[in-house]
Amino acid sequence: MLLGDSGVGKTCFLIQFKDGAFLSGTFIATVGIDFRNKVVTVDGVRVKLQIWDTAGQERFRSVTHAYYRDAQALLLLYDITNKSSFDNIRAWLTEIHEYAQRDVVIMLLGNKADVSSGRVIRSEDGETLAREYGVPFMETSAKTGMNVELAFLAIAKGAETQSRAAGR
Ligand SMILES: Nc1nc2c(ncn2[C@@H]2O[C@H](COP(=O)(O)OP(=O)(O)OP(=O)(O)O)[C@@H](O)[C@H]2O)c(=O)[nH]1
Repeated sequence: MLLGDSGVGKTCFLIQFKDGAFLSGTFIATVGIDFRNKVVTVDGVRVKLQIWDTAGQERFRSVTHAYYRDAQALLLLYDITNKSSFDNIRAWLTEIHEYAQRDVVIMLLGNKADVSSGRVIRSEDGETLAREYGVPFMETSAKTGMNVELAFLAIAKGAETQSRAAGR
């Protein structure tokens, strides 16, 4: 499941992974929730990922909260050019701890890493925050595709290991 403030690039991130394309231009905010499937190979095993793209806007929160419980893995995104999206990560993690399964696999992603002039969050800041919460971290770009597949494969692998450990 993809989480994070509105406009951080969750839908673009998913489209880049699924179709290898970038939606530039007009920003169409997600309404409620949407999902797409993609089959990937993790350690030689074919795995169907069902990826849920959530609306970042506050007014859809009650809809999206209902889906947290069934998620095995969460990609939590902020935008490296938007300070409030980074500052809100703590609040997102609080919501995750409230609504998601206790053993859910989480990864923090600093998206829009292709933008160099507009950067306001340093890579080290992302790393420090991720370390504080004990979650893996990467910078990504839904525009260039940088680390998009890597992030999905890493979290799929993490979720697979977790579910095996839990005997599911
Ligand atoms: N330069 C750059 N722009 C991006 C990137 N990812 C997304 N964008 C732009 O950011 C805007 C928002 O992207 P979306 O993917 O729609 O954002 P979202 O997080 O799904 O937003 P909500 O659906 O409202 O939660 C769009 O105008 C995208 O073109 C990126 O990696 N780099």
